[in-house]
Amino acid sequence: MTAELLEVTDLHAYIGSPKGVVRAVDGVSFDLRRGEALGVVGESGSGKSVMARAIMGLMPARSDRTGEILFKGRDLLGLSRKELQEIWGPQIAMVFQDPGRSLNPVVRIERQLTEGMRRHLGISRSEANTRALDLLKEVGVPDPEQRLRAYPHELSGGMRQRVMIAVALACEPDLLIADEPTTALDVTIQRQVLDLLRRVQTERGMSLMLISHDLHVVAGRTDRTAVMYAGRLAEIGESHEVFEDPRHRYTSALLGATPSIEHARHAPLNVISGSLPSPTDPPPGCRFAPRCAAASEACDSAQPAMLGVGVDHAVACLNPTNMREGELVGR
Ligand SMILES: Nc1ncnc2c1ncn2[C@@H]1O[C@H](COP(=O)(O)OP(=O)(O)OP(=O)(O)O)[C@@H](O)[C@H]1O
Repeated sequence: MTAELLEVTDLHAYIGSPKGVVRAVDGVSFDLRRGEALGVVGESGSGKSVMARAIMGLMPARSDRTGEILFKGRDLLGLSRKELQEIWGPQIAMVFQDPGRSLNPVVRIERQLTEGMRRHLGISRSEANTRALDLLKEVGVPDPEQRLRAYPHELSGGMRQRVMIAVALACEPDLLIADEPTTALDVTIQRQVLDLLRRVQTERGMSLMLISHDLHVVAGRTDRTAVMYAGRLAEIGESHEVFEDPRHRYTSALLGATPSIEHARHAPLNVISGSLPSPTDPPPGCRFAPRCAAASEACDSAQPAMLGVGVDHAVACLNPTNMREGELVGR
């Protein structure tokens, strides 16, 4: 068994739109190890959600994916919808931003929790009901017996999001993808739900991909962090390193710019000047160059390859910050 659960290589995910082809994900490579939490951060429009959906196989109409998405050594890009349906739930599950859209409003919580278990795990109704109760306890839903009989609208937003996480965990996935799972919640509840995700991830030894625009949120709750900019990876490394020693100027800018739920009283901070390049017509060189104070002519002509800086830390920049002696080797 390899350490990698998911190996994404040169992933492109393009979407047709009236304005042209949106290059939402444009050549992204990374891996996600078994039992590891990987954060994916970047400002709105950087391609985080499309990347998650491309991995799941949930792309919109008029879209195209190329590259390789190896999950346990099997390329997800080659699978039919029927084959994917066997993977969704027991292998890969996803928690979306808005539980209002993911939970069925006219079905009681109990059935939403047990349906997948009965289908994928082949267990009896009474066993599934017992497990449903345990799951609600695991995700911290009070009065779980009562909540099982409730409809989604009878729960608060935070409780609905906990139920969504319980539904995602029901079939014991190896990988949970959580896409901005707390955006609609108030700040205290957001922190609780994010802490819950990290707790169940470590307790279950599951892999987690936690997507957020908030680098502060992700860095404290994941092992590694990938920073996306305009459809490409800008930086990836151990979370504490990316957070404490960012080597891409976009990562530093993001750290300074994001009003974080971790210190909401100090927000807003600096704003990154400029805006994302056009996703239908990105610049030929480094996509961050038009907003980068250190950009040179070379940055405008060539897309920078990933350069290893330190252990398990890489940056897509011709001129990373804080370069140390020896890091120039291999350039
Ligand atoms: N269905 C779609 N049709 C056309 N373009 C789309 C579609 N979905 C996403 N895009 C475009 O793809 C690019 C990446 O979007 P994506 O939603 O992945 O960004 P994101 O980083 O997840 O941002 P956010 O945090 O706002 O969700 C954007 O330019 C977006 O407008």
